[in-house]
Amino acid sequence: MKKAICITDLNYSYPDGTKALDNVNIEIEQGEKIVIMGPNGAGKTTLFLHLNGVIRSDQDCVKIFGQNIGKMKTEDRIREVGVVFAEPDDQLFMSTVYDDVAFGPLNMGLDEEEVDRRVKKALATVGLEGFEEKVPHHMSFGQKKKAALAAVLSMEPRVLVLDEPTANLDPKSRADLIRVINDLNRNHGITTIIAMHDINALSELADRVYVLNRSIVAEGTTRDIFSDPILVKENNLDAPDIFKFFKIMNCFGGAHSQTPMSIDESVEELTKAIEALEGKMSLQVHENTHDMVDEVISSYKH
Ligand SMILES: Nc1ncnc2c1ncn2[C@@H]1O[C@H](COP(=O)(O)OP(=O)(O)OP(=O)(O)O)[C@@H](O)[C@H]1O
Repeated sequence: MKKAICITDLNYSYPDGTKALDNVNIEIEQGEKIVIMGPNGAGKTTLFLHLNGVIRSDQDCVKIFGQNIGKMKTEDRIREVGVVFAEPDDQLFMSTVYDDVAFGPLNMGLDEEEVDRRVKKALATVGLEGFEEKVPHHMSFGQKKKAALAAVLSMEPRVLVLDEPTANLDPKSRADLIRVINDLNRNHGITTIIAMHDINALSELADRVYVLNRSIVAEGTTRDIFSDPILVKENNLDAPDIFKFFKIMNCFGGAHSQTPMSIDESVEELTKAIEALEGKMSLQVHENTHDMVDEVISSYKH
């Protein structure tokens, strides 16, 4: 099977001489969820500008499903890859939300009925039904972010690229967005590539992580990446709080086979740890522990 994205020895310097990308190599399978992390100025946005054809490499370095992205016609490229940038004002330019979301499909030459179907579906996916006639620049930042995402989803791309999707969203909007991304990935087979600094969303959004700092300095699961404190420090990252908590537990002799990266994994580990102590310290895992934990978590869940 062809790779969804294949980036080979990609170099890029801006006209003022700033070297933004230095020999970058990335391979992504169809259906994978990839997160790209790295410090400010690491080259994440520059990399994404190569994926939406704004920057075109002379070489054959950036391929999507085997085709050189720089040589594809715009209408072919937007069918394959949709890029949502961090700043929605850069993407919304029409006088209504409907027109912004319809812009791509209309330019693909689709008939009005199909365009209308896609616009309604995309707005429903991001939770913006009823916003069709709103002026984009009169909406809140979070609403604009959702509209920018809808404008890309209406083109039904096979690869979705998102720059800082959770930044500046309230907790419910953030949870909704993570759900939307996971649904698109799991149920519609869309490959997702996300650049973000939101470490606590990683366990939900990443099968694999690339750490970019002009070049790729590491690649692996979230657990691989955060198990290397020097890598974390050198690249201005931080480990998720849960991961650090269990690392501290280790200092007190808490044995766990794999450091948990999520609430669900933590519940499993804590249950195992307390079961191991039962008898020794007259502790007991309550037989309803899992139900009680579920109740606590769902009482806060959006
Ligand atoms: N138009 C430009 N002209 C010159 N240099 C640029 C230009 N755009 C970006 N750069 C530089 O290229 C480097 C990479 O920037 P880029 O925006 O890709 O980083 P980033 O990883 O997206 O950063 P952040 O996390 O802060 O958004 C930085 O040193 C930046 O100053």
